Amino acid sequence: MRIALLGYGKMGKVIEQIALQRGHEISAKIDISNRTDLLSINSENTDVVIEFSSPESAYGNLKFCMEFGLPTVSGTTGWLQHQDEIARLCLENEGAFFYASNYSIGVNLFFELNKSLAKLMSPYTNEYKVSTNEIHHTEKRDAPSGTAITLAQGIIENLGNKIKWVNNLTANDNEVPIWSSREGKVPGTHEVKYISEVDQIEIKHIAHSRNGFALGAVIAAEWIQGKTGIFGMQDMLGL
Ligand SMILES: NC(=O)C1=CN([C@@H]2O[C@H](COP(=O)(O)OP(=O)(O)OC[C@H]3O[C@@H](n4cnc5c(N)ncnc54)[C@H](OP(=O)(O)O)[C@@H]3O)[C@@H](O)[C@H]2O)C=CC1
Ligand SMILES: O=C(O)C1=N[C@H](C(=O)O)C[C@H](O)C1
Repeated sequence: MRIALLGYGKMGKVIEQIALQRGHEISAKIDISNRTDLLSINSENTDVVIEFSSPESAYGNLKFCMEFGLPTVSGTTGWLQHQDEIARLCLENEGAFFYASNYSIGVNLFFELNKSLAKLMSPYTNEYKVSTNEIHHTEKRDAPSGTAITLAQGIIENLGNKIKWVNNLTANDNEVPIWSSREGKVPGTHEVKYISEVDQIEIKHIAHSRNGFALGAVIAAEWIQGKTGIFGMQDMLGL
């Protein structure tokens, strides 16, 4: 498979290694320094685009990919205010778009665990207060993390007494607090806690490296071949 990497930073470089190990070719590596080379990517030279750039650049990159019908896997966070428009362009052009706030299999199992736990805790919202926290490396540009937002959405949909999340602010009773911190080179740690006066329940996912995210993105790129539509990890993993 010929893969164009859109964004060649920390994730782009790990994805390249894993893609090569799995027998794929890299047809382009586009970063901020050569971003106009994006215009040279087309379906003659590329089977799939993997996009891990920046919150500010993702929308422009994805709009280009959708308008030119390039099957695309994106993991960039912090751009989802434009998600509906990208989905519309994808469907209009009969393209393929795969998005996940987190490509690691472990985190996607953790998402399911989080939803089940929230459902289980729903009769006990007077006793237990929910909170979430995420820790990432100091180069991360967005907060809260996309993964933390997905966890908060899972809580909102299943706990029953929450309507939105707030970041690094004391939460009202109908809000899920997400506490974000940036430390050293941490690849990504996420935790959900339910605290009562008498005890505490915690679930936690710790990424040991970026390899799990990158492998998931390459597998998604393989999986999307020949498909049209909008997909996520639940489709691919059958969750
Ligand atoms: N879904 C998932 O599983 C994961 C998602 N992520 C997300 O992926 C994104 C990238 O993460 P990461 O690789 O760590 O970040 P990096 O900053 O290391 O890499 C992003 C790269 O994209 C480049 N870039 C910026 N604008 C453009 C553009 N217009 N075209 C092409 N490249 C561009 C940046 O250049 P410059 O630095 O010069 O601006 C940078 O080199 C983030 O949003 C992060 O949250 C990360 C890990 C896992
Ligand atoms: O920026 C990162 O590094 C990460 N970003 C994603 C997010 O915002 O959730 C996924 C992972 O936690 C690493």
